[in-house]
Amino acid sequence: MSRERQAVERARKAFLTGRSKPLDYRIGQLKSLQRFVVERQKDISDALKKDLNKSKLGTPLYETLGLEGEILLAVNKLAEWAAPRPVEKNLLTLSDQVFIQPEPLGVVLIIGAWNYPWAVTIQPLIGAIAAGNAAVVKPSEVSAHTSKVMEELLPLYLDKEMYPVVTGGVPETQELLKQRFDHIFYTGNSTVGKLVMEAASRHLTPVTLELGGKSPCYIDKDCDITIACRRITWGKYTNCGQTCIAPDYILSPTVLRDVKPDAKVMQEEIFGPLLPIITVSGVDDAIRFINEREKPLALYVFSQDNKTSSGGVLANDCLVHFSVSALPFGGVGNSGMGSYHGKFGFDQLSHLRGCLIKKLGMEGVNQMRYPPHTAKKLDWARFFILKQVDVARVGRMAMLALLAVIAAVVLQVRIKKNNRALHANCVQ
Ligand SMILES: NC(=O)c1ccc[n+]([C@@H]2O[C@H](COP(=O)([O-])OP(=O)(O)OC[C@H]3O[C@@H](n4cnc5c(N)ncnc54)[C@H](O)[C@@H]3O)[C@@H](O)[C@H]2O)c1
Ligand SMILES: CC(C)=CCC/C(C)=C/CC/C(C)=C/C=O
Repeated sequence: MSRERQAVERARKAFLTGRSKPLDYRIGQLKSLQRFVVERQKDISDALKKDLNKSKLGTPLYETLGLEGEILLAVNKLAEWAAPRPVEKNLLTLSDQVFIQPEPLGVVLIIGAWNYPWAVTIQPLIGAIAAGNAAVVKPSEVSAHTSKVMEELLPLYLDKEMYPVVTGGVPETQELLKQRFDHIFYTGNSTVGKLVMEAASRHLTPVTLELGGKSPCYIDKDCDITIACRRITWGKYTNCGQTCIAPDYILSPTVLRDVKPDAKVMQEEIFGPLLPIITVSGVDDAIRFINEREKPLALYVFSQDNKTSSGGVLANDCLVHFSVSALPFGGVGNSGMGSYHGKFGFDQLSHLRGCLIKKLGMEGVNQMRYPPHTAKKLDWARFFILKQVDVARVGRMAMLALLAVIAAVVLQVRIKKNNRALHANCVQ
């Protein structure tokens, strides 16, 4: 049996013991992960120096501070996230319990990329642990030293049966992808993303794909150009331009250099320190240009005009939306599917189970669905199903009383009808 298969089977066995479900266990594991990040900061930054020449201070700033924040948030909010979520009731369920119960999915596969190897591999793991899953962690082989630190040190802190680290390259990842998972969380390029989704489809496994793309940056003529240039330069050249959400090209009424829209540099994600500038005639032209292309992971707008700002874009800055745990982070179309960070990561890796716990009473109301079906019953069904009631405003007790009256009326109608039938039979 392959090493990869063994790891998945071990994780499945651990999950099936049920020990990852209690919140105390999840919080304990999250706190151990926090301890790992703090105590092993030197191992982490030494490995990143060797892998990607990242600086000693850049490592906490761009990779591990965000992880610490996400762990802290998950520890503090877990009870709230994992609790049953009551939902609005309709007339038919007024006296029942109706709620959403987040449940663990099972065994999650996390495939990380090399460019921010801690942020993009451990952050999904935080969501997986918080949601009560087991997880097989597959760091990128490109950042080999980091991968080794994860393989050697994470098991000293985490439940190693529940969260095994599997290292290796393409053959090892492909062997992992042959196994059955309950969710696959992949970060990397779109071409491999398609292979991951294809492999997942064989087991009908849901996927989160955190991909890349060409994130446009629109600079309006009336923006503060000094600040815009400083922030865009930071966003573009951080990590040598190898950031999934780096501004990829600029659409600028201020002409610096013309780049033809069909130039090679405008066809694929650049992922390096090149920043083409495209001249457009205004915001409408910029929107048309962006919409003609694949959907990007991020959109940057530098403008005083807040009409150009909307959800899912970052106005007047670059990259920093990644650090806001309250925002879902993820792509759309060619830049990916699914999202995470904070509660979104918890929800992404949970099964949001719809629960309806019915009372045995109020059987009168149910007469309308039992055969024989009549026009009168259909009228009642229309009323119960289509009537919109603001239960909070009317008051729960008043609604229950109303429901009881309606149930009695429906029941009465049925009794009268039965009596009539009985009478007719007797007369015959
Ligand atoms: N959306 C995000 O959060 C995010 C974050 C980081 C990077 N990215 C994107 O990722 C890309 C850069 O990463 P990359 O793809 O070079 O990373 P990579 O080369 O590290 O590959 C990612 C993972 O895919 C696996 N893999 C590679 N080829 C495979 C194959 N043929 N079959 C199965 N598995 C395979 C690798 O083992 C690795 O674990 C960029 O497009 C960037 O924008 C996105
Ligand atoms: C330092 C602050 C405020 C934010 C960090 C922004 C940043 C560099 C995000 C990188 C996000 C990321 C993992 C991208 C993947 O390629």
